Amino acid sequence: MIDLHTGTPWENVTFTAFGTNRNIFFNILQEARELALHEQEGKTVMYTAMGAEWRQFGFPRRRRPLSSVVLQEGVSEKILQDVKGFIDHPKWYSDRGIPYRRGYLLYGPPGCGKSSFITAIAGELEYSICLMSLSDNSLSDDRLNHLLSVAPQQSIILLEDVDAAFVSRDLAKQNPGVYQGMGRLTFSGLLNALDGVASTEARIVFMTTNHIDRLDPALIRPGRVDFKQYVGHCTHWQLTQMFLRFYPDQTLTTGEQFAKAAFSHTDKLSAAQVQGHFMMYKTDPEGAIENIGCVTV
Ligand SMILES: Nc1ncnc2c1ncn2[C@@H]1O[C@H](COP(=O)(O)OP(=O)(O)OP(=O)(O)O)[C@@H](O)[C@H]1O
Repeated sequence: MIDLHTGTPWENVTFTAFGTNRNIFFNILQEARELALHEQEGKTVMYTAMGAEWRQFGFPRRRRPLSSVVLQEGVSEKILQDVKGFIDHPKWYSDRGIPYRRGYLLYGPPGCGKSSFITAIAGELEYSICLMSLSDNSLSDDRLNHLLSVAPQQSIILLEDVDAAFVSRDLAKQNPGVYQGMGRLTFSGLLNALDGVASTEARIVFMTTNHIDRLDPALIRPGRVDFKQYVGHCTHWQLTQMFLRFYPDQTLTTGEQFAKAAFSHTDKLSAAQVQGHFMMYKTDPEGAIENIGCVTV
């Protein structure tokens, strides 16, 4: 059978037993629940919006260790500490009548680790991720509002590339025929939905963008975005750490030598580029140092 509302397949299972011991059923259900939870142990569950609800997207992924995402020195710890401080103090918010939610914005050039860091922090907190694209044409104000209010417990809401949403919406104005009948998310609808995101549970919203300058100040004002962090090109420290993570047998001096060689070439390397470069010299750290100049920026 299919749930006509959401398109999700579902079925009813009826238990019948001769006898009076109802506990048999409770035990079966408990065992099934434990088995299902066991499958997600040590993994990060991703959800995407489907109709009016969140649906699991793909298989749960193995948690990404926070240490595998090398941000600028101290940044990772700073964000983690802030999120934990938020989760651990619900009373502080209720005592002051402040909605129990916190918004984070990671901004900066592509491939520097914004999405990877959010996945890793979700793993660290044992949270799932509800991934939502604001440029989805079927998204309307009501639907967004509803989805944000029914997001699974212990999840991070991730709005990626928030700058793209309203740029692409201009297309609707230019070509109304194509977009006729589609749900329409308005900018004020987004602001209202973000303001309405409040529950007794900690509600964490992460947004990412490559272009903070294109964002309306109303979207990133405190209360909607409480913590902004630039995630930029690799620093000397990051390059050294990435080298040592990739080639654990190498010394700190060699790592620094790599960073120096990279910097003599350019100061605009993204971590994704560095990772791609290392992949070409999997077992050859010297080669990685000598040829860092070949990375095209
Ligand atoms: N700081 C980092 N430390 C380790 N790996 C990184 C880092 N940044 C990026 N990577 C690697 O580069 C790839 C792309 O990174 P990611 O998608 O997180 O970048 P992004 O900043 O979110 O990019 P975009 O703005 O294009 O979405 C991933 O495979 C990731 O493992």
